[in-house]
Amino acid sequence: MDRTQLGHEEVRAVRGVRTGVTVIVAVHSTARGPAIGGVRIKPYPSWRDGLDDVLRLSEAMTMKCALADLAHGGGKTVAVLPPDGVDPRRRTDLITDIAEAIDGFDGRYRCGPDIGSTPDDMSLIHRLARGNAFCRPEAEGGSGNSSAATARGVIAALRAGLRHRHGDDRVSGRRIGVIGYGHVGRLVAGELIRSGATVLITDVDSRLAGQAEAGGARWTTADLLTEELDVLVPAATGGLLTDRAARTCRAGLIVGPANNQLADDRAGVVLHERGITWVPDVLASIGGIVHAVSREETGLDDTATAARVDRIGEKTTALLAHAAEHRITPLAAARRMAAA
Ligand SMILES: NC(=O)c1ccc[n+]([C@@H]2O[C@H](COP(=O)([O-])OP(=O)(O)OC[C@H]3O[C@@H](n4cnc5c(N)ncnc54)[C@H](O)[C@@H]3O)[C@@H](O)[C@H]2O)c1
Repeated sequence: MDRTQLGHEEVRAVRGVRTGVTVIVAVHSTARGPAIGGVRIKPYPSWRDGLDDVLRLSEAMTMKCALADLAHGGGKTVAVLPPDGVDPRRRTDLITDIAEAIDGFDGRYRCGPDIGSTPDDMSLIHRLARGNAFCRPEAEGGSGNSSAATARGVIAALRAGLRHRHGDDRVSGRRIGVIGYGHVGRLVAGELIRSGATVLITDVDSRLAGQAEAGGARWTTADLLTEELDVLVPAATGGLLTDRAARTCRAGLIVGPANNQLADDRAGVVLHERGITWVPDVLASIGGIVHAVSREETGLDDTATAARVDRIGEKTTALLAHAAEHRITPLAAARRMAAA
């Protein structure tokens, strides 16, 4: 790629008139249809870090939409909070600043929730940005929180990954580590425990230990990246799989919802060379967007939507088979499938 050219169609950074918070909206592509992607609201060391994040995440959304067969491209919003955040009493002002930035795209970008934003925030943005927000609360006609669908998609991808490695998708008796006991991680862990797996959980928030153990998991402060596991589920933040982590990781299969898991492409090569199966996050994490678009745009009911989410399993099988056949990494296979 010509490194002097921006790979994105359009990127706008504005200072919110009410809060002074820098809001960056990146539209990576509208080639397949309007860009979609979540609103991430969190502190960053500087607005440049927020810019890096929004560029990476919106590009990944283009791949996600292509792999999900959606008539959409990738976009993303990042609100760059100061280290101590924004006074919760100013929440409406903050969301209004964000909504104005989104409205400026005249429908070429539609948002949804992400880290730091909720279905209630989408409700306000929907009102202020002419309907360009997914996942409002169900009581208002939206598809609500997408975490359950994301978790369902992760389970479908995880079972496909097990079939690829072992010839069957048996979860019972397997040792599985989950990094991040948040909205998605806890649902994935719960399903795995119900299916008979031994589930180890770690989270930077140690207050969650009691809940995790009450749910049947084993809480640990050990580094799950070096623990002997059948499956590792990254369900926290991105960039976890550095070159070093890829060299020391002792899981057979890595599959989870966290976005941008690989710190760089090289880490994916190292995992591949070491015989560790990594399911690209651009495929494993798409259950939520498939759910939102299927319910709100396509008008599918719950059953048809769930079936569409479950197809992530077949796509994972096809992707891993393609990578094995052509002796390429799963990331390279994902890029080929998204471009096809
Ligand atoms: N919620 C969705 O529908 C959805 C959809 C697609 C992708 N994702 C991605 O999946 C991941 C999890 O999403 P979520 O909605 O559950 O987020 P969340 O914020 O509810 O949970 C994340 C959890 O990870 C923990 N955590 C943060 N850094 C950690 C670290 N270094 N080590 C261990 N734990 C850490 C947090 O304390 C929190 O409990 C995120 O990367 C998100 O972008 C979520």
